[in-house]
Amino acid sequence: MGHFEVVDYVIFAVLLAASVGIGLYYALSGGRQRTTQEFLMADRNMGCIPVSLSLIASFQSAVAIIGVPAEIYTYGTQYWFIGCAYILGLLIPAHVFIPVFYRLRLSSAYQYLELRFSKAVRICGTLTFICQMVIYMGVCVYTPAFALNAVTGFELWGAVLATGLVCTLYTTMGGLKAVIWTDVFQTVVMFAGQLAVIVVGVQKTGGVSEVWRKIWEGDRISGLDLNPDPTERHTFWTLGVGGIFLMLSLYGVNQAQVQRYLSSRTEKEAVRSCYLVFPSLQLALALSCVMGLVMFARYCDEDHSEKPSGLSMDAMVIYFVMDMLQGLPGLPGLFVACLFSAALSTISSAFNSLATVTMEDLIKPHFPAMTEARATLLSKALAMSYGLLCLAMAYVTHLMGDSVLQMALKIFGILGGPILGLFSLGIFFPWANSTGAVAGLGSGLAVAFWVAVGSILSHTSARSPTPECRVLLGPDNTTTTIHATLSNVTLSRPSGLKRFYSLSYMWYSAFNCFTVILIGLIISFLTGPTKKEDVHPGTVYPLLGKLVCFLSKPFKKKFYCVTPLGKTVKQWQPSQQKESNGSVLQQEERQSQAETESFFPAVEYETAV
Ligand SMILES: CC(C)(CO)[C@@H](O)C(=O)NCCC(=O)O
Ligand code: NA
Repeated sequence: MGHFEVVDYVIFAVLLAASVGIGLYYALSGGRQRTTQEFLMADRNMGCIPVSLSLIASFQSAVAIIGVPAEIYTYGTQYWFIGCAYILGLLIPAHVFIPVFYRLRLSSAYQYLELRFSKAVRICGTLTFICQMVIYMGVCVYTPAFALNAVTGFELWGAVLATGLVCTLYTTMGGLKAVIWTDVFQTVVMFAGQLAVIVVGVQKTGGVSEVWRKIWEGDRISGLDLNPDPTERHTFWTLGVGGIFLMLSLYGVNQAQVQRYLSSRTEKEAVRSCYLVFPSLQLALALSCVMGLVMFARYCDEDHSEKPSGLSMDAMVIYFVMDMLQGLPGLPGLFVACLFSAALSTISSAFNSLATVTMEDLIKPHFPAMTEARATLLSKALAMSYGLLCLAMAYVTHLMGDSVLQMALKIFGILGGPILGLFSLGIFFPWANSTGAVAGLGSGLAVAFWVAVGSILSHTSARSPTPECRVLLGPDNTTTTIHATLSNVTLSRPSGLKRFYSLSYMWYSAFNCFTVILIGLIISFLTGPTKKEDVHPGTVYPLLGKLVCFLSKPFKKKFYCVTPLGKTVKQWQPSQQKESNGSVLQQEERQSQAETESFFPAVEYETAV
C-alpha cells in the first residue's frame, strides 16, 4: 500500500517550491518587507478575491479534509447541516465586526479591547488568542503527517519538519502578501485534490447511480434532526445554531481573519470578500462530505478483514484515498499536495497573526520608540519562533487521541468562545466596563475548562451510536435489531453534573461566549457600568438601539449609547474626508458627531499608524 512514484514526489516538491517562490517574490518586490505595515498588513491594499480565498484557507486545514469525510463515513451526513450556520456566521461579521474594526483602522483586533476597555483586557485577550492558535497549529501540522505515515509510511517527523520549515520560510520572507497569495494557490490545489479523489472514487465504485444506491440503502443520508437535547452531539440545533457562534469566533473576531479584513483596500472590499467566502466554504464542505459518502459506498459491502486493523477513522480516509488513487501516477502526489496545501495555508496564517499580535499588543506598547527596521526584524524573528513552537505542539497533539476534527472544533470552542464573548461584551453592551471584561473572560475560560475536562474525565462526551456500515447493510431483520439496541443505549441519559459535562462540543462556543457576557455584565453593573460619555467612540455597535429604533424618540436616544458608526469616524479620517463631505447628515447625527469628536484624545492610534 502506498507507493509513490517519481511524478508524485515531483508534484509535492513543486507545491513546496512554489510556496517558497511566492515568499521570495514578495521578499524582493514592492517595499521588500521593510515596514511592519507591509509585513503584517500587506500595505492595506488587497483586493477581495485573494482575501476571500485566503479567508477560507485560514481555517480549512488537513483537519477538515480528513476529519469531515471520517465524520460522514462514521455518523452519516448530519454534520453537513453546519452549512446552515455559514449564513449568519458570515453576515454578522460582514455587517457588524468588519465595520467596527475597519473604521477604527486597527492593526490587531486586540487594539480594539484597549480602546473599548483597558490595556489589561487587551493583554488578557491577546494571551488567550496566542494559546488558542498555538494549540490549534499543533493539530494542523500533525494531522497530515500522522495520517500519511499511518498508511504510506511517509516519514512522520520528516513531514512535520518539512511543513513547519517551509511555512516558516515563506512567512518570514514574504509577510502577509506572501501568506495571502500562497493561500490562493494552495486553496486551488486543495480543491483539485479533493475533486480528483471524488471523481476517481465514483468511477471505481461503479458510477454515480451505484454510489447513490449504496449510500441510500446504507442509511447514510441523515434527515433534519430537531432533537432539542443539548447533549446530543450533532443535531440541527448544535450545528446550525451552535455553529453560528463557532463561525463568529473564527470569522468575526479571530485575528487571522480580522487581519485580512484590515488588509483590504476599502471597507467595501473587506465586506465583499466576506460574502465571497460563503460559496467557497459551501463548496469545501460539500467536497469533503461527498468524499465521505463515496468512501462509504466503496467500503460498505466489502469485507473489512483485508484492511490494516487498528487504523483510526482519520487514517482510514487516507487509506481510502490511496486505495483509489493507486496506479494513477501523479494523483497520489496531488492528494498529498492537497493535504499539505491545506495545512500550510492554515499554519502560515497562524504564524503571521501570532507575530502580529505579539508585536502590536505585547511588545510595541512597551517600546514606543522602537525603529521600524528593528520592529520588522523582530516580527520576522517572532514568526520564526512560533514556527519552532508549533513543531513542539505537534508532539503534544501526538499524545492526545481524539478525532482530529473534534479536537480542532473543541479548541475553537474552549478558547475561541470566551474571546468571542469578550468582543461581544464590548461591541454590543455599552455598560460593560474593564473589570467586568476581565472577570468575564476569566470565568468564561474557567467554566470552559471545567466542562471540557469534566467531559474527558467522565467519558460522557455525547456520542451517537457508531454503526459499522456492514451491519446496516445486512438483511432487514438484522438492521432493525441493531437499531433497537442502539436507541436503548441512547435513551439512558446521565444526570446531574454528568449531564452538564456531556454538553455537545458544538455548543462550546455559544456557551462559553454567553458565560463571558453574563458574568461580564453582572460584574460591570456591580462595579459601576461605563457611562455613555466614557465609551470610546466607534467601539460600540448600537444593536439595542437598532432593535428599538421603531420606538419613541427618547427611548431611542437612551439606547444609542454611542454615535452610529461610520459617519463620525470618517470625519476624523483625513484620507476619507472627501467621502463624507458630500453626504447630508441628520441633525441628530451632526450633534452627536460634535459630541464624539471632542472625546477623541487626538486619536493616538491614527498618528501611530
Ligand atoms: C471552520 C469550519 C467549521 C468551517 O466549516 C471547517 O472549516 C472546519 O471544520 N474546520 C476544522 C478545522 C480545520 O480544518 O483545521
Ligand atoms: Na488551510
